Order: sequence, then structure tokens, then C-alpha cells
Amino acid sequence: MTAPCIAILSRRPELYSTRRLVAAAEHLGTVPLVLDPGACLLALDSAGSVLYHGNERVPSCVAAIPRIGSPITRLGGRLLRHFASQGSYCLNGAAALELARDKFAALQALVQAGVPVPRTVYFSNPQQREMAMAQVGWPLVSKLLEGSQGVGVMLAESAASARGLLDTLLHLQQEAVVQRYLAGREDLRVIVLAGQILASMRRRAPLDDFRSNLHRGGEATLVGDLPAPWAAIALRATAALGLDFAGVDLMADGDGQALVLEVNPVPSLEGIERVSGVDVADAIMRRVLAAALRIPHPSGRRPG
Ligand SMILES: Nc1ncnc2c1ncn2[C@@H]1O[C@H](COP(=O)(O)OP(=O)(O)OP(=O)(O)O)[C@@H](O)[C@H]1O
Repeated sequence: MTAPCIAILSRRPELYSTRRLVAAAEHLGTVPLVLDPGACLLALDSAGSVLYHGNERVPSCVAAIPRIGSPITRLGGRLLRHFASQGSYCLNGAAALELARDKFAALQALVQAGVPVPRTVYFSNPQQREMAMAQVGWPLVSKLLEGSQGVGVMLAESAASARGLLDTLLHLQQEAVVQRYLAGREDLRVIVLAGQILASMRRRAPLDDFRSNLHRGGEATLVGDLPAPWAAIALRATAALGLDFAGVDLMADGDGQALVLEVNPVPSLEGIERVSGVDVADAIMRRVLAAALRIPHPSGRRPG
């Protein structure tokens, strides 16, 4: 019997998370195929679709794991739809990935599911700038809808700086949201896999920034005991977006209650594995294999 292939959609095989997933896949006796989405060609007709990577036809894969950045979310979605049409299990399907990547649409889905989030305002008309600012108060955080790793997340401490910031964004026709600022300078990143909490860490912003992302110099420490209400909210948020795997970012409001800032559909494995000691890559691969082998394949056979 040939070993099953697992597609890992990643632009950069040298990245920590990609390397760890490749090693975990090999360890479990599967064949990882790292596919650069930028080198993929999809051909379809009424009979179905075929995927090429460079000049090579991609063989059937039992599963696909997206490790794609925000700027290529749509491309990643097309690839995931191809894999799903082939009967492959996708760790986060196309629709869930696209929803999670649109920050405001994701907040709308969270609110719909009863998940607490900070007060957030979306607007596009410059004449509503003062109204938007008044809705969230001071200081305020402004976010680009499709930023990541803290890029595009800005703090305005006065009305004057908020006006300048928002006028610039609207002038550049960048979609943005403003959000109530949560004091505390630290958040929790909770990793959820298949409806369970796998690991969590506390991230503290450096002294010269309010953002706690590790890429912005945030410092990560182990969370001893994740409070039960925080864990429940992380699980509910992940389910609300239809994700199987996610990094949920939570911050406390003034009363210490958890609010969901964001649900990241492609969280980095690097900080969380180092801080928690949990082998996240191995857990992902085991989950992927278990789920993939349960999907009945259209031909009656597992692809191999
Ligand atoms: N409303 C807020 N109040 C206070 N700090 C905030 C707020 N929103 C975001 N931050 C800080 O900025 C960081 C980045 O914000 P956010 O997670 O929304 O952006 P991102 O660029 O999508 O990050 P990621 O790469 O984690 O997805 C947060 O981890 C948090 O430290």
C-alpha cells in the first residue's frame, strides 16, 4: 500500500511551522507535499479539476493543510475548494478561512453566535468619521480589515491623531474598523484543534508598543490554568467560524471578562510550541489523518 500524501499549502518551506508539519507528517509515515500556492495551476472542465504545481501534476492527497498568509487568502480558498472536490479533508475549509480573514465579517459571525467581542465600528464614508470615533471613545484602535501580525493595527490616543489616521485610511480607500481600546497590554492566544483546547500562552506587549504580537516584540509566557469561561469562549469562537484549527486571541475587558479580538485560521506554531512544550504539529497531523481516513472517497477507495 502506498503512503498517503498530505498537501501543505505554504509559500515558504523554510518557515518553522511548515518545517514542523513536514517532519510530523513524515514521522507518521505519510508523504508531505509542500505546494507553493503561487506555483499552482488549476485546470477544470465539466469532468472535474486537475492541479499542477510547476509542471508536475499533483497526485491525490488525503488531506490539505493551509499555511497561507492573508494576502493570498482567495488563492488559498480556490486551492482548498479543489482539494475538497477531490475528497481530501481540509484542515479549515475555504469558506471558514475566507470568513476568518475578513476581520469585520468574522466579528459579525461571532456576535451572531453570542461570542463577546470589543465594541467595533465599520464605516467607509468620511462624513461619518466623528460618529465612528464617538461610538468607541478614547483611546481607540484602528485596524485594517486584512492586516496580520499586528501590521495595520494602530492606536490613536487623542481625537486629533485619530482624525489624521482615519482620514489617511479613507483617502487611501483602505477599509478599516475602529475598536474600543482594551487596557492591560496583554492577551491570551489559545490554540484550538478539533473542538478542544490544545495549548495556550500569554503575550505581553513590549514597553514601547501596545501590540503583543510576537512579531512586534511581544513576550510569551505559559498560561498555568486557562480560566474555564475563557476556554469556553475560545471554543465557541472557533466553532462559530467553522474552523477546525485556530489561534483565538482574547483580551480582558474592564471587568476582567474575556473578549475575542480575533480568530486566526493559520496561527504560527513557533511561539506556542516553544512556550507550552506541546507538540502542536504532531497533534495536527494525527487529527488530519484521523479525519481524512473517515471521509468516504467518491470512487469508494481512499486516494493514494
Ligand atoms: N482593541 C484593542 N485594544 C488593545 N489592544 C489591542 C486591541 N486590538 C488589538 N490589540 C493589540 O494588537 C495586537 C494585534 O491585533 P490583532 O490581533 O487584531 O491584529 P493582527 O494583525 O490580525 O494580529 P495576528 O497576526 O495575531 O492575527 C493584539 O494582539 C493586541 O495586543
